[in-house]
Amino acid sequence: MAKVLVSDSVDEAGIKILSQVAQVDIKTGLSEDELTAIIPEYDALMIRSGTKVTEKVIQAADNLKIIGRAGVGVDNVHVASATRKGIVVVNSPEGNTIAAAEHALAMMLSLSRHIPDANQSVKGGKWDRKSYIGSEVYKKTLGVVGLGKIGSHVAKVGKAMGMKILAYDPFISQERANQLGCTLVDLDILFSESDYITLHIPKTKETANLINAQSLAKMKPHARIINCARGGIIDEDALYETLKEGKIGGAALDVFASEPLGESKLRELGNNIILTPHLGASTAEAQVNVAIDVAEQIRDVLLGLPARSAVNIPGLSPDVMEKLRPYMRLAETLGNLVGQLAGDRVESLNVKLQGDLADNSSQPLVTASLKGLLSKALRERVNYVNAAIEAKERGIHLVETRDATIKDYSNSIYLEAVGTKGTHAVTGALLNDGEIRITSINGFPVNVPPNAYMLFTLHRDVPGIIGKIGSLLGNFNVNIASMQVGRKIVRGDAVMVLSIDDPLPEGVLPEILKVGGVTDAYTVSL
Ligand SMILES: NC(=O)C1=CN([C@@H]2O[C@H](COP(=O)(O)OP(=O)(O)OC[C@H]3O[C@@H](n4cnc5c(N)ncnc54)[C@H](O)[C@@H]3O)[C@@H](O)[C@H]2O)C=CC1
Ligand SMILES: O=C(O)CCC(=O)C(=O)O
Repeated sequence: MAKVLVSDSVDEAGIKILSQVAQVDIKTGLSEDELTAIIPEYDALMIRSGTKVTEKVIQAADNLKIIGRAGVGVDNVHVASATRKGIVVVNSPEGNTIAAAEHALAMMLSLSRHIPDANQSVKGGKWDRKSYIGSEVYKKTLGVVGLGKIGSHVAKVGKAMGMKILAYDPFISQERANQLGCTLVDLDILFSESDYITLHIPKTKETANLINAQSLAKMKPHARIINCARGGIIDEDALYETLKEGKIGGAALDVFASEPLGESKLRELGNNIILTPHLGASTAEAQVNVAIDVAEQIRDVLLGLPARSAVNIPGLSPDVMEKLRPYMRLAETLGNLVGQLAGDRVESLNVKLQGDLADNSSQPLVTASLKGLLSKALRERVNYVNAAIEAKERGIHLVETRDATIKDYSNSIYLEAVGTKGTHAVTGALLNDGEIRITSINGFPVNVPPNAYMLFTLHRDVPGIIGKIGSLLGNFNVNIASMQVGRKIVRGDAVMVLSIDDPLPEGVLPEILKVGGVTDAYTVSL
């Protein structure tokens, strides 16, 4: 039975799903060394933001197939190492959207009405109404940085509260911004014209320290900034100085450059800052959503099914997956075949998707072709997650072409590879019953199913040659299961494809090459 490690606290609803297919161990609060020591036992790991899945942990994770992040941000997972090791990383892109958006809105209203301080004051025995005069958000300007799932919800609610919404997101269309009633502006305008600024972007190289001394200096003296996205997007030292000097109105932070927040000058500030301990996703509803979402994906991957929200392989809708599944086998088989024909050090692979396969949803077939091509060298180390990266690292130049016109078969895949044995090309298609057919070899038409052991010869189509090869194989006790010749013109160049029952014994190939008229011969195992 598969084993799943749950190393952060996740909702019971997720544990129930995992328990249907695996032994589930819950071990929270592990150090990096403790996690590294036990991870080789596990097939899957489920985490929230607490566990840091470092390169060291992934190096040791020899049986791990999937890491499930019950939440959005995967910045606590070394995704590049996971990809290289062929481990799928999944998240729950929508399960906590509303929770995080509502937390940002709660922060905005808390800042505008001094709720945390007023609460503390009353609990401290006071009845001070003068110190807590607030300001309304109605008719104020809200600047939303990042108009994705969370930013869009914040914008919609802000709009409903009568706010003017400015937004900055270079990857969002004007049409989407119009739908949400937002005005797309550049960052400088957003900084200088907003009364409230709320961040809803991932932390990337581009967004690290986006809010720094220079950007803070552009803000209105009463501007309030909210970060419920990721620590490190705001330069905390610059924010501290700006707030201490009263240059902006306030800040509310749920996330920090280093978590848990340790010694920090931010804690010393007064009522112009609100700090929460990364609570954006902490609602009962969001925790059930993300736990179910991720547990279902872990279950599916352990059962050999695709994950719907993988961050390191393209996610596919069930419909598309249903259509592609048989063709994935075809692409992989052809990749394996052309790789063996082309020999070692393959330097290029041309993948041509034909007929209905020519649309963009067929992209996974390119990955499957690469997986097949590399499978001889890498065996089980190559999978759909790391095939592209492994190919790139080997310097294999990948060319993808698409041709929607229907050839002999309604949907077919053509692969051409160049390696130490020259340029070779194969085409394949599926029969109505889903059986794979190799339909051409180096441009010669054939119609053969793939077989565990195969022999291919390139030869001149002259009388007697087939008999000679047949007798030679007989002399070496090789049993032929099927044989077919493909040729373009009578007595011209031809290809012979033989399916044989056992691997070709050592020494047979050189003998075949000695037969008059044979120009090349290859043995392949699929
Ligand atoms: N505090 C918490 O507990 C939670 C925090 N989050 C964080 O909130 C953030 C947003 O999450 P979602 O809205 O679900 O993500 P999303 O992917 O739907 O939206 C992110 C948006 O940021 C935009 N973006 C990317 N780079 C940008 C840049 N350089 N400048 C401006 N815009 C840029 C993207 O185009 C996208 O529209 C993430 O960092 C996520 O990790 C999410 C859930 C809970
Ligand atoms: O798991 C959590 O509580 C944090 C959620 C979060 O930050 C995210 O989903 O990106």
